[in-house]
Amino acid sequence: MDKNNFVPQIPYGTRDLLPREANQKRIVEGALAGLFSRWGYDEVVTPTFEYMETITLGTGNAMQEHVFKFFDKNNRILGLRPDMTTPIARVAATRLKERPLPLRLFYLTNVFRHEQAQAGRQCEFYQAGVELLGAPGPVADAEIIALAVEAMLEAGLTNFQIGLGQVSFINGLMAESGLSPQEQHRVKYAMVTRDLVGLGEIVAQSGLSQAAGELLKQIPLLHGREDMLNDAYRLVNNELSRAALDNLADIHKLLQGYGVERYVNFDLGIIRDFDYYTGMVFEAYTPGLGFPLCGGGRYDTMLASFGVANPATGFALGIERLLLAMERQGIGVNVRVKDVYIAWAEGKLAEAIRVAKECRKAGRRAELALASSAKAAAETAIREEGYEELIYIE
Ligand SMILES: N[C@@H](Cc1c[nH]c[nH+]1)C(=O)O
Repeated sequence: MDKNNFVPQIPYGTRDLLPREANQKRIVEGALAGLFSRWGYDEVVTPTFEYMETITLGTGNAMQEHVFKFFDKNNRILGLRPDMTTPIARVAATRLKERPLPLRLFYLTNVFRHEQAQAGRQCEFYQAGVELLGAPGPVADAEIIALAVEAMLEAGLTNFQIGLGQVSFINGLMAESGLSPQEQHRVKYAMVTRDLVGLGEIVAQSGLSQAAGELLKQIPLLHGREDMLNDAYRLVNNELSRAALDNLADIHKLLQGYGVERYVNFDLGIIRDFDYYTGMVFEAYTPGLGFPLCGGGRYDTMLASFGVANPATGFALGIERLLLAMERQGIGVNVRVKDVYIAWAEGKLAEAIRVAKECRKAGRRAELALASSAKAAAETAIREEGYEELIYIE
């Protein structure tokens, strides 16, 4: 191959973050880390890869085909983490087992999933998230949803809506319907992908009574404010679904206390793409972005799979999605300006180094020229590079 024509490529679904984007990411992440810490959450860092058994134990089978897998020297299968909830559950059930509950943990890190790549959906992406472990009930769930709202506001986004659902509502209806497990799986898949036509076909083929079929097809349409919960209550006859609606009403009351209820709508069609959810689930949407910016929910059985039965709830926010949404909505991130460029005449380098050192000590962002130059050339350079000030040593 002709060396001069070789253009090295990066793997499918990955991206380089160039200085501007990397800078924006760091600023937003810094703000989120500060927010999570003010809410009492501590940061954890876990390995980029885990044994495949660990990932499967946590995320269930649905995620399997999305995991990047490879082998270690002993031929054990490893996987790049597809999310942080599983590694955190592992840590909570092992090394943090003796800590008093609840545990509040946060993370800012990359995760990996095989996906059809597009703007805002890459195979490697960054998440900011929190997990609240060892806490059952609506008080913990409301804290998580309120914190998700605050996280988006903290980043500078104002135009977004959270859709709040409850997987037990759907599970109750499924149990009531008498569909086979395979059919239930297909119905859920159609709901995750919001495939209403597919859902209609499954229901038609299932042999369900007209009334039961209509009820299932209605689920994705059950969204709105509080009065929708009452409508949904009248539609269902089973305890599980009704308890799910009561749970949502309790969470909603608490969200009013946080003053964030205007950001939250109910959406009973949300079930999310992880199998581990057991209670409330939510997703945040913003104009100009075709997929959720943020998502989370309650997962009360995952920690038991790691040996310590504890309820848990949490969410993760996609950093690239957040930045993309902000860009599309014209919301700027105040990236650090270049303060001062220090140029010098022949023989003046030592003095220029001293001046640069003083500027940096004072917290200014100072770039030192690497060769002497005439003052006019230095003036052109600062205009092109966007520096606010030139210090010319002569
Ligand atoms: N891990 C989930 C978000 C979540 C955190 N905790 C509970 N759910 C995700 O990546 O979408």
